[in-house]
Amino acid sequence: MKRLLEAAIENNREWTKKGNVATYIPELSKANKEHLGVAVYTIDNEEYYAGDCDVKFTMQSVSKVVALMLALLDNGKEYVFSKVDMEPTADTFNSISSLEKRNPNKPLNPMINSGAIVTSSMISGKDGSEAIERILKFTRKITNNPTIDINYDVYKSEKETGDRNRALAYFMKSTGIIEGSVEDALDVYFKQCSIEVTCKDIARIGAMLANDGVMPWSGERIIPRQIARIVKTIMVTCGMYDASGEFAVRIGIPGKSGVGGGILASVPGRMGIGVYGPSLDAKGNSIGGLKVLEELSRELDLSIF
Ligand SMILES: NC(=O)CC[C@H](N)C(=O)O
Repeated sequence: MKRLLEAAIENNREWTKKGNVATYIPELSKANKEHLGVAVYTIDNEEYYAGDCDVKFTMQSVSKVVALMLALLDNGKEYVFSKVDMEPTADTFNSISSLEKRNPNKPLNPMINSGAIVTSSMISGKDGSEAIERILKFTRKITNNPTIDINYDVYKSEKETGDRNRALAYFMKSTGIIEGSVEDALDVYFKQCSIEVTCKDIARIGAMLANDGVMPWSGERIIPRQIARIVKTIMVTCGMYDASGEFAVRIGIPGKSGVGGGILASVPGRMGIGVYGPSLDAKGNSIGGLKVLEELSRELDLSIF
């Protein structure tokens, strides 16, 4: 396995030259475009890694998986899906248009920005800071890494430039989809996106999901099997935004990308995979990361279909 991962990095590092790091959140533009790393964590507690697997990056949209799990734990699926749908999208991850066109005005799914701001707004806590503390605590637990924290430079950078997300959130407040404070919801969202991880950390989240909600390293159940199932299904249909269909055909496993360059993948009953490569394709997915996953899927016969 170790050799397979090393080969996947070596064979695909070239691809990183063909994409670009995200610049619309200025702090993200400081990433090294050629970085590429991968980690695998099996449900039998074996860990393998290769390449730039210790480089820290911010979760960005990978955090939408974490927020969805907590929102489901806190509120139950009926309430969550009364506010956000579970349908894939052919629009970009920060699209505004479908919010107004659809009736009722629910965001399409919890993996795009509008839907994720809603799930963040549902996380229990007396205010935004209590909600983000709960997200951090939960993230530390499901990564088995107590040192995980927020990168405040990225947070500030996103907060300063996050007008598009502000527009989505205020629109959703006007339609009653967001019930509480919009600014609190946005602050939770910006902070959760700025949680810093390595691909080893996200591989462990993937392993917990692959193991139906039980953390393989401790045997402790952290989420009910049904929540693990819902989250993995939404990752398959919506996790790569408007590239989810192609990802399902080429790779065929639940996955969630972020513009920080991470992709969290989960192979049911087998393993979690974390990849990192900040050079992105036109749809905002890690260009080298996708190629690494494609090679692993082929070599290890990972597709669930
Ligand atoms: N696709 C992403 O990773 C988007 C997350 C980013 N923080 C944003 O809201 O724009």
